[in-house]
Amino acid sequence: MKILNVDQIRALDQATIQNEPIAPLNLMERAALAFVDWFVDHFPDTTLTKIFCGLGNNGGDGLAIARLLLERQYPVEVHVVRYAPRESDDFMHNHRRLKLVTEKVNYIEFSRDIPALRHNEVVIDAILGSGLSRPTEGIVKSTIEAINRAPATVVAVDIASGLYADQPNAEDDVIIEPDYTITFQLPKLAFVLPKNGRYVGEWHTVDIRLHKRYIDLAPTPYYFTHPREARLLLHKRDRYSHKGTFGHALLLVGSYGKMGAAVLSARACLRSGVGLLTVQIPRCGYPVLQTAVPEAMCRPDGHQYVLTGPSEVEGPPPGDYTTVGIGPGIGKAPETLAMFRELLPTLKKPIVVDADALNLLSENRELLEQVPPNSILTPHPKEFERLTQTWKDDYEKLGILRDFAKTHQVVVVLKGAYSAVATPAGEIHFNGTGNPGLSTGGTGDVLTGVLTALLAQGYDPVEAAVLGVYAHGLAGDRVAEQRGPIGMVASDVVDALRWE
Ligand SMILES: NC(=O)C1=CN([C@@H]2O[C@H](COP(=O)(O)OP(=O)(O)OC[C@H]3O[C@@H](n4cnc5c(N)ncnc54)[C@H](OP(=O)(O)O)[C@@H]3O)[C@@H](O)[C@H]2O)[C@@H](O)CC1
Ligand SMILES: Nc1ncnc2c1ncn2[C@@H]1O[C@H](COP(=O)(O)OP(=O)(O)O)[C@@H](O)[C@H]1O
Ligand SMILES: [K+]
Repeated sequence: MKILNVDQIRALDQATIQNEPIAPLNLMERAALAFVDWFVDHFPDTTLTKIFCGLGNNGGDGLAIARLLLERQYPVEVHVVRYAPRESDDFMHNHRRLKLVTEKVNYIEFSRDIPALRHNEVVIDAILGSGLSRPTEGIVKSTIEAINRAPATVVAVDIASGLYADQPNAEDDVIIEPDYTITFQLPKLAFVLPKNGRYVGEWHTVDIRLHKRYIDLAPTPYYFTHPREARLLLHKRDRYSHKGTFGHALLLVGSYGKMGAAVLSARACLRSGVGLLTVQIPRCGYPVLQTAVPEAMCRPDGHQYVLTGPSEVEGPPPGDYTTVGIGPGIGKAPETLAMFRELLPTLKKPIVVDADALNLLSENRELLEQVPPNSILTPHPKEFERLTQTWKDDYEKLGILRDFAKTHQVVVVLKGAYSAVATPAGEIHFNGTGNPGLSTGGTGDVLTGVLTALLAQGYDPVEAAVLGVYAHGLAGDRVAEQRGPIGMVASDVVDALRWE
């Protein structure tokens, strides 16, 4: 699903009005209805609902929502924040319509006009929407501060008032901190950026049937992976397939004290459908691997504690495997660096590079040129910063991410909440699965195994990354549902992987 910028959203609005055709007021009604459908599913009709409206179209939505909720017998109070002399046309139309249903509209001009808010009430924030053009101030700011101080549940219409949809806010901007954001049609870029977590809450899109052709044609580098889109990426298995059909992967993982990383990535790789798996680990890990992961073949390294390359058992060179995954638990020993240096030029097909292999790249930048094109790199933000540079805000980080993927012709999975998959073409696909339960050691090693398995099965690297990150997060969501997020461990995530 695409993420569009504010100018595109405005143009999409116009395209819908002209091409459907539909009157602007009716489009607003449709938006309000879509919001109300969500609202009545989540809050009973006994909920005291206080709707705060601005004077633009977001406020117009708020007035229409108020009327629709009153028709559904909700106890509703309407508070209009009167910060400017002029209202939008559709605000005025809806103001007139609302007045036919209720006489009780409160106008907030001074702080003393702001109503008290209690914990069992719901606030609907329709003060400012995507038309935000400057920081909030005056009575708008005071009202937002009062709402944020209150214990009430807050639901933002389209976007929290004061939050820019596609550009950074200043540190001291005053912005609504909602529990939920119900947004129209498509998510906004602001929703998937770490700095904005408290200004978004749980967000949902509601379909208001905006012009599909405009959306299809609109150019954007930003996408959000819809579950339906992720499922479409999954390859079906042929009735006459055999283990050779699904590739033979080589994982170069583990070191003394970090053999768990090897076990986790190997188990995840097997649970993600690889045909055959060979794991090269330092010699000390041999009994561990053979016992913990009997399905994998083992290549004990010549070195007791770290990976150095030559193996004690016969086997093809790494370049002969369908793909290679390298990094989890390998450390940064000079012998391991030497191995990495020798290995890279021998690899021609895309590989997966994670953890200490990424740190070796950061410390030996010349090696970046040797990484096979279309390989998948999976840094967390700290590793990405080491690979590139620091950033002043999340938007600058996205620019650095796109440039890096384009310049080096690699796929980069920047991990964390809403992991971002950057492609060699300069697009970014944000992922919505996963939860804070995944913030525990080893879950990244699991992802390496997942992605290695998908490459081995012949997935296109971008599709492998988008699908793998989605499935990994979904596995985490299944675990969180069953046992709660706090006690989750990485092995649980492996066991919860499902491919269907
Ligand atoms: N997308 C869609 O398809 C659909 C969108 N819909 C709805 O429309 C909403 C967008 O509406 P909108 O453009 O009228 O913007 P909105 O934010 O309500 O107000 C802008 C006004 O506020 C002013 N203003 C700006 N910043 C300010 C500040 N800090 N403090 C005070 N004032 C400030 C600004 O002033 P100006 O910049 O012109 O000087 C202007 O006058 C969108 O979020 C959604 O809810 C649906 O109804 C239908 C389908
Ligand atoms: N709050 C979160 N929401 C969603 N996913 C998360 C969150 N925190 C961590 N993750 C995921 O968990 C994994 C952690 O990887 P990483 O930091 O490399 O851990 P490790 O090195 O311990 O294996 C990544 O896939 C990341 O996207
Ligand atoms: K709003």
